[in-house]
Amino acid sequence: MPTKLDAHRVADALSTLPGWSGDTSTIVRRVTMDEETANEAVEKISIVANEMNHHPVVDRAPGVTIFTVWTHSQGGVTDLDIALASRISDILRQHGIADPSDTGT
Ligand SMILES: C[C@H](O)[C@H](O)[C@H]1CNC2=NC(N)=NC(=O)C2=N1
Repeated sequence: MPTKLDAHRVADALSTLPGWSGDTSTIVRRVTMDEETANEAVEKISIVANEMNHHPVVDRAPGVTIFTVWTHSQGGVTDLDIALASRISDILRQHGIADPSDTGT
């Protein structure tokens, strides 16, 4: 059973996850991408989430996709969420969505 991370641990983890923000309740990444890219990335993310039995909440509007992650059973952020966020960022990178800190040079 995963345990909730305290504020210090969440902040530490977020420092290793460019583009993610949040607190002990939820962590969130907002991504600007076109609909086709979003369809492909969200499909791949849902496969990984099913494998992990751990799922992001995905909110979509035209041109914008928002991933919100927390452990529902624990009512907050756990190691599992950090692992899922990292996998989401990997998949986004595979679909051409760079980490926000990347300058592209
Ligand atoms: C029954 C099943 O294991 C649970 O509902 C899983 C599924 N996916 C989940 N996803 C997330 N993000 N948090 C959970 O607590 C969770 N629980």
